[in-house]
Amino acid sequence: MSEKIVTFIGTGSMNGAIASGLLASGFHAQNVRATVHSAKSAQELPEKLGEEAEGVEVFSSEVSADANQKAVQGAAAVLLGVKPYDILDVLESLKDALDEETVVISVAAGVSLDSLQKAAGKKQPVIRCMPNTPARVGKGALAYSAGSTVTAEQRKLAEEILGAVGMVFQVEEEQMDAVTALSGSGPAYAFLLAECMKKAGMELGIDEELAKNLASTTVAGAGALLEKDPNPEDLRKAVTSPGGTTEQAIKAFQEGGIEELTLRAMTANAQKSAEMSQEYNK
Ligand SMILES: NC(=O)C1=CN([C@@H]2O[C@H](COP(=O)(O)OP(=O)(O)OC[C@H]3O[C@@H](n4cnc5c(N)ncnc54)[C@H](OP(=O)(O)O)[C@@H]3O)[C@@H](O)[C@H]2O)C=CC1
Ligand SMILES: O=C(O)[C@@H]1CCC=N1
Repeated sequence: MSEKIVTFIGTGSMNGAIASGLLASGFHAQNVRATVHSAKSAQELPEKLGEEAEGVEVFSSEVSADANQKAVQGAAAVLLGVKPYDILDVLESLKDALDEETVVISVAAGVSLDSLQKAAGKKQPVIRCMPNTPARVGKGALAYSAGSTVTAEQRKLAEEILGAVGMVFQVEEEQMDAVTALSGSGPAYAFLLAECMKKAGMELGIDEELAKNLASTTVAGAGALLEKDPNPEDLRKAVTSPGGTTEQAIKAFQEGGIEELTLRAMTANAQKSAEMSQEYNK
């Protein structure tokens, strides 16, 4: 895998996180190409990708109209990370530049395999993936569905690339809206909880810097425990002493409707993903 070329088309928050994670896992920078739109983003990208990025070839579609086409030439895999409303046009524009065997991996929310396949051409191997930004530190959750033309070898390559930045799960495409609501957007929910804990800590009299550090370290530490033992209920119970302090907070969360609220939030997310599928698919 390390000798193969991997190209990132649209290297912002998400594709940038995957590229950084891939480079940090030991993938050679000389085999990575990355495109962005603006000249400014192109200039800033190497620093954003981290210290292992030296040698990554960066292209800007603002500077050069055929930047994306050049960047995919000879690539074994191309990860498409532009916005959902742009992805089909960008993919169509790459059609003639892609090798027949190049595996195209879309990370866009709400864009179906069917639409991707039509934009890429019916024989092109195409994968729809829903990653998340912890990929940047090798701790992503990445779910994917493969199109019908993807061979076992191509799936293995895709799993190697995605597996370098986190845990990979193959899912039915019908599950993608729900997966987007759970793991795709999920890091934002954990960050929101950390934000709320910080603010509440300040209300309780802790100064801002300390509240920020305690909230962030606590959520990160809880994540590290979950990584060792993926049973949130057990871990919660281990903190909650009968008749103690945590019990009062958990009761307040539950009486406030945290379960229903979470379901409502994730349902709204999945519905938006389904609506995008109607809006952007061709
Ligand atoms: N953010 C997340 O947590 C997740 C995002 N996704 C999906 O990832 C995709 C990207 O989202 P996100 O990373 O947040 O968005 P960003 O805006 O951070 O990144 C988009 C990138 O695409 C570049 N770009 C735009 N047009 C072109 C073009 N024509 N050619 C080359 N590059 C181009 C932008 O360059 P420039 O900076 O110059 O504008 C930017 O680097 C979306 O489809 C989203 O659904 C999926 C899972 C999680
Ligand atoms: O908010 C979004 O639309 C993207 C998809 C999942 C996470 N971020």
